[in-house]
Amino acid sequence: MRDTLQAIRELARLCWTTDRRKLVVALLLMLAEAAAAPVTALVLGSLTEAVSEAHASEVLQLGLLVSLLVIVGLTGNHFAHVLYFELGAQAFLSLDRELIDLSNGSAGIAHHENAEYSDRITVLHQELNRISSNSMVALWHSISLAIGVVCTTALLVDTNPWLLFLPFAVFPPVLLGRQAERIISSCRHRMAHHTRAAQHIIDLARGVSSAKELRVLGLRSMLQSRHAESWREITRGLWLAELRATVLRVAGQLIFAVAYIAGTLLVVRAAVQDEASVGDVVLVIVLAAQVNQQATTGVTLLREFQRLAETLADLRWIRALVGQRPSSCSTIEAPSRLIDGFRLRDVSFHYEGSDVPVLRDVNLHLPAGAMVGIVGENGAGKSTLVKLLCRFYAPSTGVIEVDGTDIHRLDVLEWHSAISVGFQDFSRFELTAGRTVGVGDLPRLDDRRAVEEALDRTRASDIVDQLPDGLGTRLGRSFSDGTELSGGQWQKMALGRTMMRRHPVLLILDEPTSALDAQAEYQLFRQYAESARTVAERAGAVTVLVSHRFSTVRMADLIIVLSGNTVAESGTHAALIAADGVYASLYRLQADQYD
Ligand SMILES: Nc1ncnc2c1ncn2[C@@H]1O[C@H](COP(=O)(O)OP(=O)(O)OP(=O)(O)O)[C@@H](O)[C@H]1O
Repeated sequence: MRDTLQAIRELARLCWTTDRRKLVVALLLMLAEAAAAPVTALVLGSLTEAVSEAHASEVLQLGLLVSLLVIVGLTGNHFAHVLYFELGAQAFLSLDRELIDLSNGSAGIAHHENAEYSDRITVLHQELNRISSNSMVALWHSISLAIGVVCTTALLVDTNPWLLFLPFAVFPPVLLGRQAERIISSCRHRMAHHTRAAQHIIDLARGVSSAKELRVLGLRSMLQSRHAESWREITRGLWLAELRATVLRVAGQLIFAVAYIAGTLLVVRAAVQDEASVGDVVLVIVLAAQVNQQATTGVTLLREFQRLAETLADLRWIRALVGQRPSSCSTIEAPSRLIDGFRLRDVSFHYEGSDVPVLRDVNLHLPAGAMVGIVGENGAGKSTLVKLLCRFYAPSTGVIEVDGTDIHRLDVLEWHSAISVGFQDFSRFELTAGRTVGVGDLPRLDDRRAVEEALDRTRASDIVDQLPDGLGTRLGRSFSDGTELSGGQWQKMALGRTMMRRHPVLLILDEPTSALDAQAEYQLFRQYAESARTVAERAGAVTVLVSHRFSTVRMADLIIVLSGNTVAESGTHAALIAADGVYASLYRLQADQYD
């Protein structure tokens, strides 16, 4: 019960901070509407007596009063509904915003690989969309219900003090309803991974990127049967839970029905013995029906609040997992100019949930101003090393220092704005071409000259020249006026982004040119290297190139060869060839392919 009450308090606080004026007006309308129903019952009782005693003028007055109360009851709710619906949308928009913030506002990305996180965020996202209006409706109805219950109880007790047991008879259905909701909620959480699997299949089936493979591999019916399998699991689980919940709810309602019949018989008997009037009988029948209605509403509202409590509990769990807001972690500023560069000291790393080290005892010095190439077979740990340098993960042991300071002691937001990275799995921002590149340096998002220079440096200006509205052309398929680019063109736009920041201290290119041919990649990296050297002279920046193409990597000042989860060799191209080790043999192998 405590969690439900806490959820109601949180919801009320959310409404208050969102728009207190709307909250107060909606509340007043709701009060009028809530009071209208029991007062109507009272007036109906008097009206019945006036009719039976044939008091025409009283009948007329009471009839008008009943009409007025009915109008208030109907319209008050209607207007209040408009207000609290809007208030709900505003309030839950802020929670949606928090969800985006929690997913992407943290320094690290480890939570994205946590299965429980994925399950909970799936449920949370679905629930936030659903409860945005439902919870608000529940909040208002619970206020109206509370007023209604007080009025109804007072009228019942006034008619016959024994009838006090009727409002108490709502407890069994309410408590059993609560238990029923618990059963459904735990089932929903148990089914979350099936829901996610089904959603993944739908995404695959709808997605443009998978459309080609699905056709060639003939995977349509396999997807259909796997989707059906997931849904069968979900519906079987939910059906059983719903069945158990229904049994509990019906049991609660039956208990109340017994009390209802007993209450009615009590007044009928009193009327037969002339201890109560016909009006009293009508009043009690109407009130008992209202108590029944209130109990049903109470169970529904409680169910809604319980779902809200579950949702808010998921939100709290995710907040705790994702951790503190990065800005509050540290106040040490990231260096704007490097003197020594980066040093990795005994760095080992394994991903969460695995004991197998992806990197082991890595000791490296990436000197300020150097261009560093990283090579190694698939899965050697190149991208992982890049992610550690970006601070998306912390080393399991060891430290990474920049100019003698552990990078994890730096303000992470500053660190992220001091580096520039082209990722292997880059994003396709479906914005205008100019902004797709401009987001590489947000303060200069719409700086046309800066964008053009960045595109020049990545040899991507010709792509924009061919677009119907140049930099103003919207890219991508999500919009009807969007222009789609080829894989290589998207990559060049992503590379342009990495060229936007003026003075990064670390430039990383993690195979962002895989869609380009070897010659194009070489030319591009050469140009990139020239720009990088200019940046390096100004800021002592380190440039890291990750590539499987040795023709590209050989231009680096320092080449690091990763093998067997650690650094197998490092040195210049000439030194590594002379050493005749792993690098030399891989280099020869690739060179032979081009002969
Ligand atoms: N998020 C993750 N969770 C668990 N294991 C991971 C994760 N990312 C990578 N790995 C594992 O870590 C190892 C190194 O992966 P990494 O992506 O760093 O290799 P790589 O050298 O960049 O490979 P490639 O050349 O294929 O891009 C692999 O065995 C991979 O399965």
